[in-house]
Formats: sequence, C-alpha cells, structure tokens
Amino acid sequence: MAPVCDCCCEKVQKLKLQVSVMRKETRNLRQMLDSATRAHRKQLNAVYSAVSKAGLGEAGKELTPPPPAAPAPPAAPPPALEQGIIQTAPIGYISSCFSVKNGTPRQPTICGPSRAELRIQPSVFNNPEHALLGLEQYSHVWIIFLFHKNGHLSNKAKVKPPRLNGRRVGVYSTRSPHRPNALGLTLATLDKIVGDTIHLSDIDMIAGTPVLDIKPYIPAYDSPQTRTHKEPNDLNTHQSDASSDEESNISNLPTPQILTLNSSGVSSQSSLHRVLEEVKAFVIQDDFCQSEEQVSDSPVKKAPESTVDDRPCYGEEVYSTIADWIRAPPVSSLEVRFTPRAEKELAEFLTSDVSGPVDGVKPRFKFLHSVEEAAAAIRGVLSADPRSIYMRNRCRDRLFFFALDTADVTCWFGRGFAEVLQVRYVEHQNAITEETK
Ligand SMILES: C[S@@+](CC[C@H](N)C(=O)[O-])C[C@H]1O[C@@H](n2cnc3c(N)ncnc32)[C@H](O)[C@@H]1O
Repeated sequence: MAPVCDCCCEKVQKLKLQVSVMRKETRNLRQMLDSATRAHRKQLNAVYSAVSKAGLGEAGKELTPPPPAAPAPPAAPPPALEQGIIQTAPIGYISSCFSVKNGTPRQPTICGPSRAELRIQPSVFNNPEHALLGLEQYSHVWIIFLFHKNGHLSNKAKVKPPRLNGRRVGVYSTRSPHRPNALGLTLATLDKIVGDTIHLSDIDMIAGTPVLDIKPYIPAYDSPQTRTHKEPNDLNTHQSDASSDEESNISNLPTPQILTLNSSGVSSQSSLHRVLEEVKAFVIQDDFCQSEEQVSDSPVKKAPESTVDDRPCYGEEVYSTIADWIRAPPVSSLEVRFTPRAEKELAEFLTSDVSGPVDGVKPRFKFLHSVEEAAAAIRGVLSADPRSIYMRNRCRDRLFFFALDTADVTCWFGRGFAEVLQVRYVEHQNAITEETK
C-alpha cells in the first residue's frame, strides 16, 4: 500500500466524520419516519374498526400493508349489453288475418278491422298471464317486432317506399321494413286479453311475425299533440307522477339557472317548498317544451307564438312535424268496388263469433267478426293501392291477389279504382306453420 501524506490523512478523517454525521442523521430520520408511520397506522386501524363496528367491514382486522402490485390483467371487454349487442328471443308470435306480405296493410290505421292474436310464450315467463296484468286498462299497445320475412338484413341508406312512386329517401325517414335491424313498430288496438293471449286489431303484421316487446300506448307521453293540450289540472297530476324515479327527469337536472339551491342547502320549510316548486316547474318545462326559448316563468305550456317554421305540421297547435310526402302522397287513394259475384261470395262467409255446430264445408272467417268487417278490411287494403311500384307501372293489366283471413281475394286495378272480382274460401289459410315462423 502506498504511503499517505499528512494532508491526505486529514482529508480522509474529515470525510469519515462527515459520513458518520450523515449516518446518524439518516438513522434519526428513519426513526422519525417509523414513528410517524406507526401513528398513521394506528389512526387507520381506529377508522377501520369504527367502520367495521358500523357494519361495513370485518371487525378487528389489522391493516396489513398492500401486497405488491400484480401486473394489471388485460382489460375485459364491456359486457355485450353495454355494447348494445343482445340475443333476442321472441315473447310470442302473431297469428293474424294476413298470411302473406302481399296485401297486408302498410300501416295499421289503413285497415281498421285487421285482427290478430298474440300468445305470450311460456318459455319467457313461468306465468305468462302475469306479464299482462294491468295491460287491459289500455286501449292501444305498441308492438315491437321483427320483419322476419324480409329475406335478409338491408344496409341500404336510401329506399323507395311504394307510396312515393319511385322517389328515394333516407331509410330513417320511412317506415320501410328494409332496415339494418329489421325492427317494426306498430300501434295496435287492444281488443281484449284472455289469459296469456292478447287480441288485437288495426295491425299490419303477417301471421308468424315474431314479437320482441309490447308497451302500453300512453298519449301523454307518446303524442306531442296530447302533451300540447294539457290543462293546468292535468299538469298537477303530472307533477305528482314525476315523483317516481322511473318516469321523472329530476335526476337529470342539467341547468343550475333553473334549479337554484342556496349555498347553505335547503334548511327551511319555505326554501324547501320553493325548491320543490322549481323542480316541478323544471319537470314540466322539460316534458312539455321543445326548446330553451320556449321556457317561460309559468309551468303551464303556452301555445307557440306564430313562429315561422317551414316544416309542415298537421295543425297550428301541434308541435310534431311530418314529411310532405305523408301529408300529400304522390299516390292518391283509390275507390274500391265489388262485382255482384264477389259480394255474393263474401256474404256467404260465416264469421268467427258464430258459435255452435257449423257445416264443415261452409266458408268461415277465423279472425274477422262480420262480413261488414271483412268488406271494410278489403276496402282498407285496396284503397291504399297495395301494388309494388313495378306492378303499378309495368303490370297494370294483371290481376292482383291477396289473402285476408281465410279468404283469397282477386281484383284488378283501373284508373283511380280497384275492383274485387272474387272472394274465395281457403280452409287453412292462417294456420301458423313452422314455415311461416
Ligand atoms: C311498411 S311496414 C310498417 C310496419 C310498422 N307499422 C312500422 O312502421 O314499423 C308494413 C309492411 O311490412 C310487411 N310485413 C309485415 N309483417 C312482416 C314480417 N313479419 N316480415 C316482413 N315483412 C312484413 C307487410 O308487407 C306490411 O305491409
């Protein structure tokens, strides 16, 4: 080892001294840290046992230091429902007086007496009839169904509805069956409920149509016209309705300028009352107003002032607007006639409500209640011109056939009219076969 000079020796001594001082300081700091950690742990344990005693955790459990962080597992994809992907299962299948698409009304209101039945599948509920309790109090129901006879799903953004005689419009501005998810929506009349079966009329669905859901039609929620004409008393009723979480929008209050709480919160009865009034006013405004500009001090909806709106609408006080081709369709409705022979054939049908022994060979309707109802249904179908655009333009002279309940109807079209030539009985027209499902 090389000899060390005095000067270096002194430097080494100084450094050794500094190191021992730093070691001491480090030891002190470590001790301080340990005691702080112990105190902190003690506090945490106190909080933990307090929470445990309140029933929110395991009593007496010592806090242990967290285990070393495990590598994060790969993020699981959100559940299918959250992605909007569901496997549907029909709640039932329609049996209706229309067995094929041809001649089925394009909308339910076209053909009042069109009748159908929907039996809730026992595979969906243990007691299917329980799912219908209360529904009998409504006159109309929304039916959400699958256009199962479309052949394939369609991704065409533009369609040519028959009533537009060749004009193309965006699929979402129409009720076309040909849409990406092939879902149909019909507002049907609810005639009666017997056990697990709903009896409907005013339908535009063919026999075998799978139904995915049923909802009651509630004008106050579903019709802007009804909402516009609410009386103040009705509004009060609505206000109390709004207290139910399911129906109200209170949880979504977005605008502090409408609902103003003072900084100290709601302390007195009068401020609580004021806040409740504001909440009520907000709920009404939210339900009955269309835009912020229409929000007034009064909770009662005022008719819009004569604002200039170039969108067409049915009447002055109605808020909903509709496309011009619905108000004034290019295809006008047709006059419907029966030949004497067709009238005679129709009159021979017995109707579905005839009871007692019936001669097996007599024509008989399964769904329709009277010959008049059948005649009205035929008129409804034909007056709306059920032909495709192709048939209308290229095959004007051809006979047109369609099925209604247990009848095969033959007719032809002239300028501005349709004439029924024959009404022929077909015994098992509407039996739902596995094929139609
Ligand atoms: C224009 S769509 C309207 C249906 C419903 N009201 C809607 O707006 O969603 C009615 C037409 O769909 C056709 N249709 C009815 N049931 C069907 C089914 N299950 N599958 C495919 N097409 C059907 C018939 O030709 C009927 O005239």
